[in-house]
Amino acid sequence: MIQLTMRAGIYLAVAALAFLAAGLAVDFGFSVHMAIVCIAALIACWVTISGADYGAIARGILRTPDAGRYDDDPIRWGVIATVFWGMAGFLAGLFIALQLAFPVLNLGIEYTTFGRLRPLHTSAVIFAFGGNALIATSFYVVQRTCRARLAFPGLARFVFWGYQLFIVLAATGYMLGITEAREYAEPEWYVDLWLTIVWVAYAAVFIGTILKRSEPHIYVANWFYLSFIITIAMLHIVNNLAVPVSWVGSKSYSAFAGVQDALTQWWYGHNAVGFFLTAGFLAMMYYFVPKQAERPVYSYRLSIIHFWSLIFLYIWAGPHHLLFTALPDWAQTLGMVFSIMLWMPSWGGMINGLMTLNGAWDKVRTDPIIRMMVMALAFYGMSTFEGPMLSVKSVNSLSHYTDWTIGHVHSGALGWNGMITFAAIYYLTPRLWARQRLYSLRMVNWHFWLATVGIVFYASAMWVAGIMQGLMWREYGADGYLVYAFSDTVKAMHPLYLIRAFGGLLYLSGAVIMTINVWRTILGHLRDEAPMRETRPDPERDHPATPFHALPAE
Ligand code: HEM
Ligand code: HEM
Ligand SMILES: [Cu+2]
Repeated sequence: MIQLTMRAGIYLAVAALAFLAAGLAVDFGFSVHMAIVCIAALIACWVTISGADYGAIARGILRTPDAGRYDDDPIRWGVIATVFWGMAGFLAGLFIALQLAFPVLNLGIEYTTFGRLRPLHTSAVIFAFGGNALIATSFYVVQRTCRARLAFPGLARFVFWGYQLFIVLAATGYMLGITEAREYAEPEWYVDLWLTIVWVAYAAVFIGTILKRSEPHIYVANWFYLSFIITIAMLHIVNNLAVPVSWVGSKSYSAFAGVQDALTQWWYGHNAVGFFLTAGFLAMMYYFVPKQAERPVYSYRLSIIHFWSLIFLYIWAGPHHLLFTALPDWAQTLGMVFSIMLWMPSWGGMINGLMTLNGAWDKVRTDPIIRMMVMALAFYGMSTFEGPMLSVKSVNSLSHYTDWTIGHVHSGALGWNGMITFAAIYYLTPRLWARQRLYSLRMVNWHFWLATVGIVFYASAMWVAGIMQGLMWREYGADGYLVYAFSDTVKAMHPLYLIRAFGGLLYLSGAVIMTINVWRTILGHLRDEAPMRETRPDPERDHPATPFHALPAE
């Protein structure tokens, strides 16, 4: 009781402080943000003192069966949040893709310009969609592989809600024009501080669960999750070292300047790819692929070797984002060399995932979830081949600043991160809500094809656009002058931007189908559908009654 009163008191104090800060704010954006914080703290205070068991109410609404052996509530919320933010992020992606094709869609309002919506898209897909998927699956996997309930259950709930507050502050901030202008780390100093608190809590829950494990061995997926959590903490803190201009204003200045600042930013940016979009998602692969395929990991030894080589090499490759800049030449070459070496551990991971299907390859035909996993690994392999290639200086001199980079990003993001996440969501939903199976497997198959075809449109349009753009920029006439003006390249890319937007629309449609499927599964519905054709033995097809050679000749 005393503890509850204390907690409510802390929330109330935070609300009062935020209210005060909103009043004293030196800029409009900061006051909006403090109002949001104030409301969030008041809600938390109300939830604490009302005494109602909101967990039970949520379980009632979501028709969740009784609590099982593991603490799964934050994971269920995480699955729903992943689907929700995925939809928001893809929609934002489609919208900015259309803005590039039709600039009138900037709508003439500052809040909806491309410059503000672009970071909204990147943060929504990477941190909201990807981040919720990582947090939810890590809590699921660590409990199962350690055979222990989550350590610090209260803190786990704080991680979930605190992270959603971070997302809301980041997203609204971008639209209000609050930005540090550091790519993939745009939120300002106070939002960064908040994320640091949430992340430390996350590390405590995860590491605490590993410490209280009843299984002596620490499964390799947990190694990947742990490296993701620790490295992101380090990257986030260093990259965001800054001095606020005012304690009641949003603006701050970075602790770094000039080329040191650039290098810090891309040390962060590149390793956000390496540890957020790669190591964390490899952890998902190492748990869900063997589970879904019902096969052990192909090579446990390979998983250890590629883990250590991956984390050792990734951290040095950041300068490949700064080729042909003021960065010293030796540092650029270092980045290039480490990027090329990075190809090997990357493919080690891909091979380990794919070969896990040895002896179960027939499932690619019968199980659309396995199909998604295979496609995810194929795109992981493709983008980690393309990446080292783009790091070679001679290739980068053509590709840099062009849409080729955008194509590379999205074959990794849509193909690898998206597909493996969808597969994990399809694996988790029936299990977390104790349903017999997914609402519909055929809808998973539709999702698979819409997403795959969407990626193909997206990536191929960007390859063509990027190479064309690069070649047009460097085209000199006989007189020694550039042949094309920048606007010529913009005009030339219009049709390719339409194709990219169409690919995005297909990808989004697939996600809409997933949302319906997940929702109906949660409600406990089962779609009345014929089994996937391939799963039903077809005597006519598999063993024709009349062999072809016995058919009468024409
Ligand atoms: C419906 C699907 C999507 C569409 C239509 C889409 C569209 C776009 C567009 C138009 C841009 C700006 C490109 C430019 O400035 O020229 C962009 C940037 C970006 N998107 Fe997406 N996107 C989608 C999904 C995703 C997903 C799922 C992820 C990550 C998991 C992602 C990550 C990124 C990143 C990291 C950038 C910045 C790239 C850079 O600066 O090089 N996108 N996206
Ligand atoms: C061995 C692995 C990889 C290497 C060596 C690599 C290398 C590169 C290079 C050279 C660039 C272009 C830099 C420039 O010209 O501006 C780039 C951009 C990028 N890559 Fe990769 N890549 C790899 C894997 C991946 C994967 C798997 C993903 C996504 C899941 C990814 C996401 C990105 C993003 C988001 C950017 C754009 C950064 C920006 O300018 O905003 N990369 N990568
Ligand atoms: Cu990089």
